[in-house]
Amino acid sequence: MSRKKTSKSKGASTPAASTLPSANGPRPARSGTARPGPDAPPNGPLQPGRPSLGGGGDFYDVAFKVMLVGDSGVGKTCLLVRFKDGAFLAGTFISTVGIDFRNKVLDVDGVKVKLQMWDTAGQERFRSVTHAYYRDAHALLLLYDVTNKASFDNIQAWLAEIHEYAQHDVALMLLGNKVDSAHERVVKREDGEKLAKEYGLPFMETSAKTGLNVDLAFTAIAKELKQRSMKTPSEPRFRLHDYVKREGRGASCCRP
Ligand SMILES: Nc1nc2c(ncn2[C@@H]2O[C@H](COP(=O)(O)OP(=O)(O)OP(=O)(O)O)[C@@H](O)[C@H]2O)c(=O)[nH]1
Ligand SMILES: [Mg+2]
Repeated sequence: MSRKKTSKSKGASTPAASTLPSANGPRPARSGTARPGPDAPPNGPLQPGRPSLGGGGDFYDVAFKVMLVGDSGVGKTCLLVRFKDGAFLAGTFISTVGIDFRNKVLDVDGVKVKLQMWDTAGQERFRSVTHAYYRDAHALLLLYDVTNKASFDNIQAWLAEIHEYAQHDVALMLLGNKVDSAHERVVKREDGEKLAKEYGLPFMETSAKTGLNVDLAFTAIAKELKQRSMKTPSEPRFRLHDYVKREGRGASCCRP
């Protein structure tokens, strides 16, 4: 198996930094927002084993695109920063503009799996930009905020959008974020579980603030995608649902 190099993640220092659709991809409806940066990822399927654009960085064996979606303010950018850099973006909320991305290479059972993670803007006005990216995503993390009922109620609308724009076999996981905010919680864990069950989705509660289940969410997706692309007949089937159920921790374990 050949080892490929991954490009460095782009502009990860500020959540406001945005990477807009690349020259290879469809143009957004709004003029003046599309300006591919030099490190912008190609808006086409990442082929397992294909070298990414740009120089430097780690080697990888297979690469996948993972997209984070959900209402504005649910914590998509914070979740990504927590996973990528192990830090929490506290303070002023800076809404993502257009689409941003970060890369991380994980070791999954001895295989280097590169996740190219796309952080979408939850705001309605950027929807046409993000629609263009769905079709190339191998996995989607769909977030709501347990302290915001509207973000939970909107999950069905997000699922309808995913159904319309994403690949039919996209790996999908539902995440209820901000469980560290126990006093402000308005969406019960059971409600999240019920909704996930209704749609047949793996589900976990997370906290970008404490890090609860954040690594697990991305690792589970990486395992699922790796298994799908490299499964050998002798290998037992990886079960995403069972894995997150078994490995996921409850909110009470990790309060700051
Ligand atoms: N307590 C708590 N606050 C969080 C958590 N995750 C994010 N936040 C806060 O919620 C706000 C929104 O977070 P973002 O990650 O920027 O939200 P987003 O989903 O990326 O929003 P858009 O870019 O507009 O789509 C910020 O003020 C964060 O500090 C969390 O797990 N716990
Ligand atoms: Mg954001």
